[in-house]
Amino acid sequence: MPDKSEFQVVENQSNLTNKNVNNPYAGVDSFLSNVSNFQIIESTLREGEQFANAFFDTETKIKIAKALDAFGVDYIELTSPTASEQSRKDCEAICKLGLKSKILTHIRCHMDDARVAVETGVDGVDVVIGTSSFLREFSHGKDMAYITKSAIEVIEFVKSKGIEIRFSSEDSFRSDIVDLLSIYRTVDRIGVNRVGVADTVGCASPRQVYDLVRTLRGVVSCDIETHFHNDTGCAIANAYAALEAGATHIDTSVLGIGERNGITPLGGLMARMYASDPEYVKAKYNLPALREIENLVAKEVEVNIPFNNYITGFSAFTHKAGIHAKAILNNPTTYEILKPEDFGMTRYVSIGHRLTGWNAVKSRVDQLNLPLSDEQVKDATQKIKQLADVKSQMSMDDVDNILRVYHASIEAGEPGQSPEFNTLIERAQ
Ligand SMILES: CC(=O)SCCNC(=O)CCNC(=O)[C@H](O)C(C)(C)COP(=O)(O)OP(=O)(O)OC[C@H]1O[C@@H](n2cnc3c(N)ncnc32)[C@H](O)[C@@H]1OP(=O)(O)O
Ligand SMILES: O=C(O)CCC(=O)C(=O)O
Ligand SMILES: [Zn+2]
Repeated sequence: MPDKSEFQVVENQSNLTNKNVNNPYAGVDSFLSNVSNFQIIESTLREGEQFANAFFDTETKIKIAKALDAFGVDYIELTSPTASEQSRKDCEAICKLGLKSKILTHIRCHMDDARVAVETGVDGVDVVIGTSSFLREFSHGKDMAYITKSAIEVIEFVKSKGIEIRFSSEDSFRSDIVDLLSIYRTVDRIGVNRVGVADTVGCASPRQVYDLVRTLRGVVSCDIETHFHNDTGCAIANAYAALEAGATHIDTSVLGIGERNGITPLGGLMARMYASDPEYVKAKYNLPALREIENLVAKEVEVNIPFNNYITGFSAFTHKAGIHAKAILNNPTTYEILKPEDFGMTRYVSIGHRLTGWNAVKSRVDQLNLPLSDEQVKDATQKIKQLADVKSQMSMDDVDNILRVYHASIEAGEPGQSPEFNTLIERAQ
């Protein structure tokens, strides 16, 4: 049996970019990083179909596949054609669409599945088998010698058909590291296109991900795909750590749908990667299309888009507190790392509430073309706060109404003294 010391870590210098060279904080690890050079394996039509509420008929699968293709994902992964007769037909139908994204299907590490998969017209086959003691004992019951033998057989068969092949270990983070590295090295040597690391149960932390992928990067020369479940909320951070450690491909699904509470969401990954390298992400993916894809999938699986969803949640670009509003109105970068316009979204500065400030109110006064001095705007702001203290939901109309009444009180020579203020407050109480 090999031990860990056999797997010497070899530095991969191929990602040496000007960015790294010019970055005084870039260490050796920065040269491994693929945060500005990664591919997405979009699995809404495989992992996503494993979401509790998912039932995709053929027409819906085609709609989703076309939308993902138009968004620019590199790969679309489909449910195993052995799952059912209709799954096989749907896989064939999607392969015939002629999309730019490569089409993959996902199968068990078994020749029966592989024979069916290669006949569907897919560009690649993703093979998986559990390597943790839990899955070896309670799922398929096979030992590492058997797993290795069947992996070699399936990989060589798929390769012989001229189709891309990936080998993945399910439950990688609860597997023995020596078992893992041994099998990855074996499949790399026989020419697998990618190896996959999967946090099937969502137990991994970003540091564990970094360590495993970094070690693996020194052991195999093929691409490294990673798959993260979100049981403990680490799915996006883990994907990022994997790329920093030299992974090349990330699995996603729209809104993160999948088994249990799902995997790395496409939108959340886009937000994270945009924050690191906006130009790369904007050039590669059609970001304004994200909202429509999410709406499509949300409707099909009958869920609402969460209020705090990355990028498209209803409050994602809303600024409220007076201190924030002032700075945002001066320069949006003060409190925004993502530019809403790059995602086809709009910024909203909320004014009608008790946390407002005179700078935010002044911006509305200017829009309404009301000739008020700064002192008068400050006074009008106090009226807004007075009303907000008794009225929990103030609309922009309410704000405008106060500003107009205030302006009229100035014209009448009694700034802020109009009886109409009392009426507004009484009505709200
Ligand atoms: C972590 C993941 O998400 S992996 C992907 C999960 N995807 C799916 O399960 C796709 C949908 N699944 C299905 O339609 C069915 O489970 C099928 C068609 C794959 C298999 O159905 P069945 O033959 O009825 O078997 P069942 O689902 O009860 O059990 C799984 C079988 O596969 C075996 N198995 C499980 N994982 C693997 C694997 N990775 N490689 C090879 N064999 C495996 C099990 O030992 C079991 O075999 P058995 O029939 O000898 O007991
Ligand atoms: O094939 C893979 O890499 C991942 C399979 C899967 O969905 C998982 O392990 O959670
Ligand atoms: Zn999964």
